[in-house]
Amino acid sequence: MYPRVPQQSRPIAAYLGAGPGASPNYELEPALTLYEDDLNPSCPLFLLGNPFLALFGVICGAVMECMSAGVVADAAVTETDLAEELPLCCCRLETPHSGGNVSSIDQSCMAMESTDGMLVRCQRRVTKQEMMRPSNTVHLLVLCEEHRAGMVKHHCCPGCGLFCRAGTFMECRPYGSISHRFHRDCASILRELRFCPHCGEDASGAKEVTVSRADPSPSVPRSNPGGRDESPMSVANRQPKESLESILMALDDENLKPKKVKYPPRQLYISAKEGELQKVVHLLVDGKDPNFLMEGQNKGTPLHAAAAEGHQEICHMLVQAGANLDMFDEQQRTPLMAACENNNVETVKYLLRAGASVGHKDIIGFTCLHLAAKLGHCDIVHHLLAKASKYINCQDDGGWTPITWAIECKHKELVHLLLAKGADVNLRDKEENVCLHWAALSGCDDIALALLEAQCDLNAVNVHGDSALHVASRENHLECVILFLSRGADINQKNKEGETALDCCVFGSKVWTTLNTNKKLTDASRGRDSPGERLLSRDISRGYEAVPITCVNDVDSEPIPDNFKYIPDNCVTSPLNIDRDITHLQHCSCRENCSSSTCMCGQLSLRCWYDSGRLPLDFCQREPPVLFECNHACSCWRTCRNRVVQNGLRARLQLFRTQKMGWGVRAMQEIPQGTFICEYVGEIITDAEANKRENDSFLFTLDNKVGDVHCIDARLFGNVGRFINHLCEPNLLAVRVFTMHQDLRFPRIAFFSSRPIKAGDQIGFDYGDHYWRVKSKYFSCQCGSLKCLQSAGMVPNHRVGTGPHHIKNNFLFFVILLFF
Ligand SMILES: C[S@@+](CC[C@H](N)C(=O)[O-])C[C@H]1O[C@@H](n2cnc3c(N)ncnc32)[C@H](O)[C@@H]1O
Repeated sequence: MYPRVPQQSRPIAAYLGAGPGASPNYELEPALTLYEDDLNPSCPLFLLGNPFLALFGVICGAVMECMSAGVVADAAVTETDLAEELPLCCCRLETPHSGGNVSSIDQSCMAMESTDGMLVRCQRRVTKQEMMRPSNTVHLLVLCEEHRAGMVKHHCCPGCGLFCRAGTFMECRPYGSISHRFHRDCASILRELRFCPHCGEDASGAKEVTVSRADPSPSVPRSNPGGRDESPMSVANRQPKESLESILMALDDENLKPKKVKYPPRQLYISAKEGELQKVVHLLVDGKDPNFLMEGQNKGTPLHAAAAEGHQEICHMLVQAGANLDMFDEQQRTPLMAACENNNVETVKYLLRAGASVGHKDIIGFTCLHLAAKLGHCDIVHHLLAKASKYINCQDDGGWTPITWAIECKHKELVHLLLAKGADVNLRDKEENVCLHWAALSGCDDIALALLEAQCDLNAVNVHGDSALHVASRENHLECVILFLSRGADINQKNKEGETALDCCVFGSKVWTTLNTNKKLTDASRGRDSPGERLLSRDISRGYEAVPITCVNDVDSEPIPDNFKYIPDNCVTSPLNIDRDITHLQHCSCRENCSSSTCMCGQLSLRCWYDSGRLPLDFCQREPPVLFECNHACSCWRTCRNRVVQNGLRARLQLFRTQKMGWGVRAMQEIPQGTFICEYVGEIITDAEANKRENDSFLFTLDNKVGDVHCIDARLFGNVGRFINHLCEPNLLAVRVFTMHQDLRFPRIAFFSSRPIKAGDQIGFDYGDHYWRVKSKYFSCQCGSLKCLQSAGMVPNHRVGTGPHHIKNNFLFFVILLFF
């Protein structure tokens, strides 16, 4: 007795129209777009080989419907009848003269080999047009001699019609030396695993064997074009490939066709979520909308569902069938976000390759990075940053960046990753907390330490006036308290309630004892040394700058300067007709981040000056060129590399009372050479208006050599730049920069570090010889440098005429100039 074989799908060759039964009218142009990265062994469709890609193109198109409904249906009837009469294995059946359309016989061997999931078609030239049938589910094929011999040896699987000459398969040896080969899966499809599908003998003795490819096959490979070794990853991907393969092959099974059951549109969502690949394919063929919005599931699409569950191959099917990668649900989340949230790394990689947007924000301002960082999905963060690092400091609606979330949720590894990738630890959230506040809240002292090493501001305070020490004390996190105190946190700093950290902690606790001891020691040493530093303002910019600028005085009783209005950008008090016409802007056509040498903006100033956000070390400091940053007329992204000054102040600065120069500005962090420090901001006025003003201490000439002369007066309106003093050994360089307009009369004045600056160093620039020629009659330089050139006793005119800098002779002293 031989078990009967149910009718199976036709082989791939038939789908491709290469088989004798295929109609020459079939449209077989793939209807899908192949992404470059799909040519990757890890892509399941790639593993399937081109036949399946082509097949899916057919499935997705209307052509398939005609094919299924017409010619194929007829052919299937014939085949079914034939199958009923055939024995189980056709390996030694003689060529039936009536079979096949002789006129359409291919001249090359049509045998398909399956080796560890890779499909290869032989394509040797065939001299003798003998036809054999590898399986009674397969059309008659023209075979070369070698494959005909293989057939006779039963080295072809009767289930699928694919040859088993290398790779892993089952082997039944009923007569010792003769081996009958077949696939385990095919046997199970035949529902008769108990019997060898070749001889019908009891197959319990059949063994799974692995045969390595002895000779490099002369066959034409359909995959693995580079001949690369199979990676563990591609091995891991075999499973989806195999299942997809069988599903695609089963597509032609009349019993599975969707026309038998009328599914509602939402079935696609459900099947995508459940991972029912076969059903998804059928539903798509049936015309179900891949962008269907599922009620009750946040109006997510099937792609959301598949991505959330990590069904990568379903994602690909949906995308190829027209699913919108960046469709968002009710929470404005995209499928990529769903994959990120659920830590489906491979799906994330697939969606990124397919072009999903990384920067999309959901209803609360979360990006993919926020989601992954919050949940501690390190691999996902790594891949997202590799694709688009520009979102690393993206803030959500609460002002939180991905690293804020990683800190709050105590994902140490992730915090280190984000720090290494350049996360800004001093960005303030909506409550003006910096990262250290969140580390203090979570009580993670090793994260806090990493943040301090990354120059996070220890004394930054939030809207409540709380420092990180306040927070850690309130939360009773002893290790953090000890760390902050050891790094010099101010024990006497008061919040808006007038509380010190000691007031915030539990009386008698270890934290209390630590703080109390520290306070006693601090107060005792302060009593000896100095009256102590007074924090006069936690931010003189009132939140207008991206980082707070504190103001302290440990010199005298002078209160915070309040005789001016802090403004972050230049202003006017009378019209100046600055040309802001967008059509007058020179702009670039770069597609991404202006890294190419063809950036037009770069060409304006001959090159893009910035190198990783800084001026390069070889930047000409003697004659600083005028810089043109990219603008809103450019085609590049807002995040391109040719934008620095327009991104605003980022360095940690402090306004402090100097011993002899009034107020000054110092760095609160180490600053590498070429870093943008701040702008000189004030009221733009004409030369004539400047002449009328009595106080010249805050005037800066724009000295642009184009048209009327204008000045910036920071006396009444200004930013932190107005407090920068003259240093005979300057560490700042003033550069003219154009950003959002290019009216050459009105450059922005930007200060960059001219050398590395240490934390705590006062910052200053050279006011110029002309300044001191005039001013030395009234006061001398108090910069305190041993190399001071302008202090009392020095000949004031010793450098007359030597000033090489364009904007070096920058402060105008019109009243005094009148005497010249
Ligand atoms: C632009 S303001 C700088 C901020 C100023 N120190 C303040 O307290 O507002 C320029 C003024 O600062 C003082 N100044 C700046 N650099 C100085 C220096 N090296 N020596 C003495 N005074 C200086 C002078 O009074 C000068 O007119």
